[in-house]
Amino acid sequence: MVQIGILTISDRASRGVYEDKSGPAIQAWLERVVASPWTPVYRIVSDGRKEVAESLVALCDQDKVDLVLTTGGTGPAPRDETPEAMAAVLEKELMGFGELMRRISLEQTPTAILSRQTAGTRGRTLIVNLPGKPSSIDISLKAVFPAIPYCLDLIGAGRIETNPSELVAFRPA
Ligand SMILES: Nc1ncnc2c1ncn2[C@@H]1O[C@H](COP(=O)(O)OP(=O)(O)OP(=O)(O)O)[C@@H](O)[C@H]1O
Ligand SMILES: Nc1nc2c(c(=O)[nH]1)N[C@H]1C(S)=C(S)[C@@H](COP(=O)(O)O)O[C@H]1N2
Repeated sequence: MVQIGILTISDRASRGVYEDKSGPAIQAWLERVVASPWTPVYRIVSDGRKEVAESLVALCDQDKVDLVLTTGGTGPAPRDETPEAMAAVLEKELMGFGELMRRISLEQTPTAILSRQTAGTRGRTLIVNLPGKPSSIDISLKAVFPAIPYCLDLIGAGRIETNPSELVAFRPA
């Protein structure tokens, strides 16, 4: 069965200072949109290159999930090191994901350009970064998810079908 990793990256949510709203928002979004069987693998980690890289490697190489959606740590603050962790673990970067999410997010907030979010592959896993704000989850996933099932096909990951009344996935003929 397809496994989807949901990785929340936040100093305060990982310490319990506030409740993680972004990880559950990703899970709820997927429950609405993904029609084929899948199981979530949820993890929460503090910011920091080493911690985030270790969590990503564990999800890809041990859990062998098909897709990882991260949230948080993509900005310019000193502790925001999700892109540095991505650079350490990715085999192929897919720059279009970050470009599209920033462009669409500009319709919501001018600070969208502060996110260094990206995506890429490690083995048969696709990793996609989302910003930390719970309100960024829907707009970001709506933008890039139509290309995700075909990307998973291309890398030899599991097959995902979407619920067409919610989102139409594009697979070129
Ligand atoms: N996982 C989350 N759950 C709920 N709210 C969040 C989450 N991540 C971020 N936020 C909210 O969005 C704001 C900005 O997010 P950002 O990732 O920049 O936080 P931060 O200042 O790096 O702090 P932290 O890493 O402790 O979450 C936070 O102050 C918080 O209100
Ligand atoms: N759609 C969307 N994108 C967004 C935001 C948002 O609220 N909505 N916040 C921006 C802000 S304020 C920052 S600092 C960066 C990085 O956020 P992160 O460090 O939580 O990943 O994402 C940006 N992208």
